[in-house]
Amino acid sequence: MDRPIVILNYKTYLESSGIKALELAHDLESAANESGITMVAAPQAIDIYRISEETSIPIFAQHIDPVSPGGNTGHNLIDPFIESGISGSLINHSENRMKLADIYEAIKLCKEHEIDSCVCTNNIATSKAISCLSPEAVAVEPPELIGTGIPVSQAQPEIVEETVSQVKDINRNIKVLCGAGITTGDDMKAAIDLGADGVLLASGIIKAKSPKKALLDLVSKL
Ligand SMILES: O=C(CO)COP(=O)(O)O
Repeated sequence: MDRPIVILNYKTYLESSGIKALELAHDLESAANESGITMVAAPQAIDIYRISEETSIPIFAQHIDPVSPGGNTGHNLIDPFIESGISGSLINHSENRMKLADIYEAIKLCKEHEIDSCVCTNNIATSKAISCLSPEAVAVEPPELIGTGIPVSQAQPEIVEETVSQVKDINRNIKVLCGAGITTGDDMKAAIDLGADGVLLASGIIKAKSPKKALLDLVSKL
């Protein structure tokens, strides 16, 4: 099996914005180097270019819009994101839900630009549905656990296990991540033991006193 993957969603916390976004990227880079685990940053759009200039970690956008160049005021066009250095994008995060047709278009744009698409889902049924669109990865995150510190992999293991099984039944090449409340090495180990390919997480690392220590703890039981 491939090595597990960690995606850190910066969201819009002040602790992960601006200059702190860059500091967090350096923490990800050194934790990745020390542990040998791939760690991806998903910062706000405005912070992508600087992180890409000053580190060598993989960077995902938090969201892209299914729009073509032209008149789309306020939208996230994929092309400048690519130019800024992303190698993938989250799509349909539960804090920024999209229509099914738009998810389809966003995945298609990622494929055309040869970057990874990681579509967030809220349960087993939507994970199955999204798998039919063949994204690179599905990340199942029960919304009620997001930001609570209650880890999905330990509190609702059946969601992770069943999502893995049903998504892989449809297309075994799709990576399955899980997220919501993931913080510690035990949380991540539980996710991997349930068959997940990795985790998508935010507050447990971003709000930690030492994000780098928290990242190393996260991958310490693998
Ligand atoms: O929404 C999430 C990651 O995309 C999960 O957030 P928390 O790790 O803060 O629960």
